[in-house]
Amino acid sequence: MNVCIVGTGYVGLTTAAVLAELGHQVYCVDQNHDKIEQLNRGYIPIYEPNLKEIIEKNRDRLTFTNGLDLGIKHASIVIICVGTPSLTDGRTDLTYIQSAIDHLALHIDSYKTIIIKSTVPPGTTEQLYIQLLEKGVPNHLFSIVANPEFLREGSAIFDMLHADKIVIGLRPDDQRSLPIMKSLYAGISCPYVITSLTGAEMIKYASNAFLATKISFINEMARICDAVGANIHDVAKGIGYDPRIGPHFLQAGLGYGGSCFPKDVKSLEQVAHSQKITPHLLQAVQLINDSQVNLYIQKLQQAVNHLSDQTIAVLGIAFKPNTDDTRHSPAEHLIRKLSEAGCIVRAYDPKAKLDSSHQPNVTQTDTLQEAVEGADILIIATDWQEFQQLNWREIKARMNGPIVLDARNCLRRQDIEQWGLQYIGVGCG
Ligand SMILES: NC(=O)C1=CN([C@@H]2O[C@H](COP(=O)(O)OP(=O)(O)OC[C@H]3O[C@@H](n4cnc5c(N)ncnc54)[C@H](O)[C@@H]3O)[C@@H](O)[C@H]2O)C=CC1
Ligand SMILES: O=C(O)[C@H]1O[C@H](OP(=O)(O)OP(=O)(O)OC[C@H]2O[C@@H](n3ccc(=O)[nH]c3=O)[C@H](O)[C@@H]2O)[C@H](O)[C@@H](O)[C@@H]1O
Repeated sequence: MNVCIVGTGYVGLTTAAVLAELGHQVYCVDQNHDKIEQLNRGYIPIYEPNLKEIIEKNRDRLTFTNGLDLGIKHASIVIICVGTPSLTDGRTDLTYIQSAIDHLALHIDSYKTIIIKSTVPPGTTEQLYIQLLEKGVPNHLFSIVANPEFLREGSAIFDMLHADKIVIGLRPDDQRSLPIMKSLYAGISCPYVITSLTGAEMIKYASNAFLATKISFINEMARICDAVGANIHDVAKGIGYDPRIGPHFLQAGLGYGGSCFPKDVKSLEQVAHSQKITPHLLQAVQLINDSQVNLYIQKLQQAVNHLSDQTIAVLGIAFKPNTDDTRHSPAEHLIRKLSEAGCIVRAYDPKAKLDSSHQPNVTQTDTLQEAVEGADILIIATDWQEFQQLNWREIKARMNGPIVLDARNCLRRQDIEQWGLQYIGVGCG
């Protein structure tokens, strides 16, 4: 099949690579000229494991262009993957997606399946349907489908090829696109959830809200564990064996970040308010998450006399491991807070770049050793695998002080303490 993908970010590029791998011819359109120029030179503008390899392998099935007209001319399927960031009041900024639909309307002259893969508040896909009609596109020339994406950054290719479900939301009077969607995803073996447009939109929001809730839940339990002397690892393990709870997403730490959980939980909260519903749980989830960084700052203040005198090595800048993405990164938030407290911060990350331009006393080092050299305190802010396999004897020899703050609860206390270092985690008994 010939497919046009609008927006070549984390989701658009991954979708393009996977669909090309499944044998489709894919036209990738982005309004960003630099990005398209880089992609045409063979440079992948983001770090995502295996993405470069799959794109290179399927290069003859992929076209990168700024011209939507070229993509639309060749493709009968259009997948919208543009950003849907937060507005300052927490609602979703729909201007990118509305602009993409406006452009699309100018070029539709034969039947197209228009797939909304961007995450949007319930009701948006129906609004986009109306927008197309108002722009003069007759409804026999298109079907609109809500098909949210559930991939995780850092394992995006795997997640898409091994999806646990494919959600398809359709308008009640238009089922024409269902067989087309099934052909598009024929190479992926998983259950389908067929629902309404708002049903699909709500599944995406509810999924992210539930996962964020699990994280805030375990972070609250970790605080209580700290107070009563219990170990949160044992608690997570113990409750995780219950299949009604499950073992995943129970890792206590700095809290959730990234381009989606913070914005989607906030957006769902706003949707609830607009319907005169008070979303007590969503508010609590955010309140806990927003106070996680301060909790760790307080732990440091309790451990040293004057935090402002400290030189601190922060390992991790990305919002999670295996990505270069720093959008709403708790690690970056922590670095900012340490800088405001007057500390000297040396940050290191294997892939992510820190925007330290407005932060006094903050530098990013090229190597982990440079960050650690002479540091009074070492903080693990992102749980990259390489930080979980450090040679603590060597680290101790390089450091000036004894404190290791495990802000992702990903280290083994005894590995640290056996070298005379002082371990601080959260909920560690
Ligand atoms: N990043 C993730 O892990 C996931 C993201 N999502 C959702 O997918 C959507 C996209 O997210 P990302 O890929 O992270 O965004 P991104 O910011 O990485 O990429 C968006 C791309 O769209 C382009 N764009 C914006 N307006 C355009 C237009 N009118 N025409 C052509 N290109 C345009 C931008 O230049 C940019 O390259 C969002 O709604 C997000 O919530 C859903 C699941 C996972
Ligand atoms: O809508 C989206 O964009 C995506 O959001 C998340 O994916 P992602 O943000 O890439 O990363 P996650 O692995 O979910 O981690 C999100 C944040 O939660 C934190 N986290 C995760 C798990 C955990 O147990 N504890 C914890 O603090 C991570 O460190 C990270 O900051 C969802 O997992 C995806 O299903 C969804 O498609």
